[in-house]
Amino acid sequence: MSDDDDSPISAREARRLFAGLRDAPALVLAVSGGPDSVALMWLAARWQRSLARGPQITVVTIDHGLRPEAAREAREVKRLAAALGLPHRTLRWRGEKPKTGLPAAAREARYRLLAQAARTAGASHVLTAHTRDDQAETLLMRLFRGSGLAGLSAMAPFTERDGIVLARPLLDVSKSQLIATLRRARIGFAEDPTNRDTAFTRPRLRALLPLLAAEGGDARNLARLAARLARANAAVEVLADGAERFLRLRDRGDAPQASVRSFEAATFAALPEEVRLRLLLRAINALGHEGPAELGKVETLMSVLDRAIAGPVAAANGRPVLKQTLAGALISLAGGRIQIAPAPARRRKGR
Ligand SMILES: Nc1ncnc2c1ncn2[C@@H]1O[C@H](COP(=O)(O)OP(=O)(O)OP(=O)(O)O)[C@@H](O)[C@H]1O
Repeated sequence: MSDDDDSPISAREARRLFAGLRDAPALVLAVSGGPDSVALMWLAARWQRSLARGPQITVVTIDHGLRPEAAREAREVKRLAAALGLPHRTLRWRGEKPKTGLPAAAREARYRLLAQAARTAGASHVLTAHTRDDQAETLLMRLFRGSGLAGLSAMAPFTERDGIVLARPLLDVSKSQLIATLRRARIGFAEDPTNRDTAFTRPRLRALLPLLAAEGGDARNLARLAARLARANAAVEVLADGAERFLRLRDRGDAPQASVRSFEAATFAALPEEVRLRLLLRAINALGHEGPAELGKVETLMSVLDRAIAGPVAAANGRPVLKQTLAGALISLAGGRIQIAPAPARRRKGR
């Protein structure tokens, strides 16, 4: 992807990139051996040396057991880490490998193993080397899928997962700058061939990027769009928090059990559509037991719910006018209230 900025990253610039991590007790660097993460390791090592009392750093490589060269690449990272004075661990993904959705399963396993390594090292953060180019690709992938505002916000510089903060200090740095940094430091790196394997969506999309860049849709502009959408998304989240508190206050201490969320239907219906959607999504994800609900399904549920709320008043016998399950949650409308609770466990087939 064309990007005008391809100068090596200076020590000063790196200090700015890592500024928020200075007081962490220890950090784990996720290093695959590709150029981005090798550059992350080199930059972090130089930054650590420049500090009087910086965080401890452990480099971790995950061997997914999917490519024969992976073990050699992990050894190569270990060698380079040792040359930079950093301890290194290789962790292997040993579980059953699924036939479909392999990249997603590998990613899930990778983050689980990285979080585990962080706990072992007493680290508060895991650092990955996602770049501005990765951010642009993520935005495009989600755009093509028709994601909502939250998805189009792409990757955040910091996200928490199981008590460990996932940090992406290079999210606004171009890949070309990282490669220039490695060239200046005379450091070699491996290229993961799956990055170009057009059996996967991301590499196919990556091939389109130069065409978009020629029309002005370069990584810098796309990443800027993601940042602006993230800002708008954060504002809508605050509105949803406020609406949630308001609905709770309307209950005047008449709070239902923790395992049930209940909203006054008329007040709920008066909220903006995006806020209503988020409240439903939050409640379903918190109480359902079948993983996060798909946005499209929550949208369908909401229009059914909206129609039911606006429709003829429920029968006086108190029977629900609507009762539906989604992602392991039971959503009902009865007596002017919306209730969301865990759905009863489904009966197993054959019983
Ligand atoms: N095998 C690995 N071992 C350690 N870290 C890795 C490994 N693979 C990827 N990473 C870390 O994750 C970052 C992103 O890698 P990559 O872009 O290949 O993953 P992705 O699956 O496309 O992204 P994401 O993990 O966010 O979905 C790398 O820069 C590196 O920091």
